[in-house]
Amino acid sequence: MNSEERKLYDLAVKHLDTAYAPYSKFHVSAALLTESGKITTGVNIENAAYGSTICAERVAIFNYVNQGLTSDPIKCLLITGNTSRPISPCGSCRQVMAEFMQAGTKIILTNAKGDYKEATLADILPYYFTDGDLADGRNK
Ligand SMILES: O=c1ccn([C@H]2C[C@H](O)[C@@H](CO)O2)c(=O)[nH]1
Ligand SMILES: [Zn+2]
Repeated sequence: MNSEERKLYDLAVKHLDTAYAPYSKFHVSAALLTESGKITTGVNIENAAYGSTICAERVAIFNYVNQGLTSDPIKCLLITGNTSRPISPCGSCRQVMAEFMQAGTKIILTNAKGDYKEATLADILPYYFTDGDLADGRNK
């Protein structure tokens, strides 16, 4: 990890306790860096109606959208949890990543004890569906 990625990591670990996860007791935290140096963060937020839960990764990405940053490309997304191996995002989050990131955008999977693995969006979600596919297959 370089120094700006290390900053994302420290921030994500710092925010792990903020996760609202009374049901799973599984805390996840994510931090996102834009090309111009802006950072957004997210933690998982659960609900008594379990299906209304949202993951940390999507909260960080939705914060990025909500702050009007979509013209400032995402450079890197880092995820952390109290797992023994670097945590890996769920399928729904991967598809949301595909909406707002490029194939080569860096994704750093980490855990709170400092293990990490670097990947790109294309590594973790090959053959992903995009708006281009939607335009291509739409009824004329
Ligand atoms: O990558 C992941 C995996 C799981 N979770 C959350 C969803 C739920 O609150 C809890 C257990 O699945 O962890 C995330 O936020 N990100
Ligand atoms: Zn997810």
